[in-house]
Amino acid sequence: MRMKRDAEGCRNRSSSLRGLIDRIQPHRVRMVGLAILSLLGASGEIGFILLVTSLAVAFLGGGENVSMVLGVSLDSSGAFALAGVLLVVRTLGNLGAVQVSAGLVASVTTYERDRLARSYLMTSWAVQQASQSGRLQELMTSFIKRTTETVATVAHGVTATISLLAFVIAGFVVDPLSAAAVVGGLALASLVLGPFRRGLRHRADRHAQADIQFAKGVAEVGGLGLEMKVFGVESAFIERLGLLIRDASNAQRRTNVLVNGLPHLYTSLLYAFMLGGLAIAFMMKASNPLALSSLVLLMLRSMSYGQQMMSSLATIAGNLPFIRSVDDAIQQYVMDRAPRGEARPKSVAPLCLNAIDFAYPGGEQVLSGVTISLARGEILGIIGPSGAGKSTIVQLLLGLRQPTGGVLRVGGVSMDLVDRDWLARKVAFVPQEPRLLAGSIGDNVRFMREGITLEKVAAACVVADLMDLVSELPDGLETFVGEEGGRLSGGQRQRVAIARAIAGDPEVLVLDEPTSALDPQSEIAIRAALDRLRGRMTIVLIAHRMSTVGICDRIAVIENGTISACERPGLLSEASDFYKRSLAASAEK
Ligand SMILES: Nc1ncnc2c1ncn2[C@@H]1O[C@H](COP(=O)(O)OP(=O)(O)OP(=O)(O)O)[C@@H](O)[C@H]1O
Repeated sequence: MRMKRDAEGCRNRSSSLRGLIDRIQPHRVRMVGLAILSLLGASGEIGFILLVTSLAVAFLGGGENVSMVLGVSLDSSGAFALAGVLLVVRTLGNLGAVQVSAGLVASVTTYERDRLARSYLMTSWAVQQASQSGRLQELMTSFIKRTTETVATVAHGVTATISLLAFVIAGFVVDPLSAAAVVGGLALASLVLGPFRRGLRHRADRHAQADIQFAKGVAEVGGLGLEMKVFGVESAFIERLGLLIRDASNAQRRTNVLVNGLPHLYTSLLYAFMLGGLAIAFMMKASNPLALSSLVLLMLRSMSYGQQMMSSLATIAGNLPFIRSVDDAIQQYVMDRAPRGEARPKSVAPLCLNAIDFAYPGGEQVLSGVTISLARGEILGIIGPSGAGKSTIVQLLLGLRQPTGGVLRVGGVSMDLVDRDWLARKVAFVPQEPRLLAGSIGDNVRFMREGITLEKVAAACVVADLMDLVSELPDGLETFVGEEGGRLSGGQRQRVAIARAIAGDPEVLVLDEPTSALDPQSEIAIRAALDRLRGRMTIVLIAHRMSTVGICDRIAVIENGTISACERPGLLSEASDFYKRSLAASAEK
């Protein structure tokens, strides 16, 4: 079991590392620039430290000339001038590196967000619907922030490593033996801390999972605000969310202890090694004070770069699981792309479902052998008990899901070959619970589509019986109607959704229970609106209310996933018990 978990961990780690490398590769030039600037900054700093140490030793000895390592000597004013120049080189090198690293982070953030948004929007409806709410937001915000933070950390790590190397090389030049001892110490310290780094990776995995669970919990609370209040269960939700909050915070604390603690442990170990090295130098009675003091300063500084390097490694290890989650999500979205097709039939009609079977992934068969055909301009009603499969048929008609058996033909062409952009212009939809943009009625009727002119918006509003409302609004069509149309009533939102559907002048209009949540007056208004469209569009109307389907040319009854009857309204009572019972029930109301 443990071996299996380790093997899994190894695979995950290598895939997240691959993900990190893939993100850095396009920025190779920037990385090289960063390395050069870091080297410049480190060289300036090394020269400065050596010069200042030599100046101090020269002053203590009362000499005019400043002798440096490798037998180079300068007069004191030359040494001061050179120290000033080296300081400027160090500052410019380091500031340049900061500039490059900031540019790198900004372009990685833009690219990552773009990639995730694009892959999510292009994935199939089945994947979008199945993805838990809150996950996309969490991936887009905090997970991508961590991804770019990791790339930035790699950039800092590069700076620290190059600087460390430069300092170690300078140490070798000053005193090879002592420098070798310090390098050995660096390697040993890193070895000793190996198990802590592995522990960190496990904790980071747990942290990423806890964050996703927390985001899902938050999304649930956000969506159930009204129900929570009405049922008075806020405390239960507070408790449930509290558990997720504490779980995420604990996972964060455990990860942070190691991310922030490892560099300190590393530095303390190095100090201990250095102390040992000094003790050895004492015992061996080292006699060159300039070399010894230069070396101590160089090594102290290289330790601070070593600590930065270790800190970068810890942050990278802590963030790799977040990168893997982003990559897993993108892979899932890309693997299940919405089908595109290229065929553009002459028209959508005839729209034929031929022996259609359908089962949701991992579920039982929902539709069996559904055969039905729609002629141009026809109004077809679909009725049936709850759970019979009506909305599933709608999703198939809109090309959002693919049948598991049979063929759905659009204008004689199989749906999987049809160009979806063409289909989206030809087939419009009014959902059961329409969602609106934060904008005006005009914005919602246009719905980001090109070619929907003001005249088309106004004409659609007339058909959808919205003009009375629009005339009362202070800015007419351009009045802001709140987040998700929150300033409109349910019936008004429904009519905006109808206007949105017909503004593009589609050939087919599909409505999924557009009147189920409306009062009788609004229902009459919507029925009248649909009647006005008779002959102009082919309409598929799913309804629970028998009065709504009264305008249909034919009504199909679906029961247990099969069509049990399909007739003109006047003849349907003979053919369908369900219809007869439903008519009787609506007459009693
Ligand atoms: N996303 C899904 N994943 C799995 N099963 C689903 C999914 N959506 C619907 N189902 C199942 O498919 C069956 C048909 O559902 P569908 O929504 O098509 O029924 P419906 O006739 O529109 O019902 P209603 O009138 O209550 O809206 C139901 O048994 C339902 O549980």
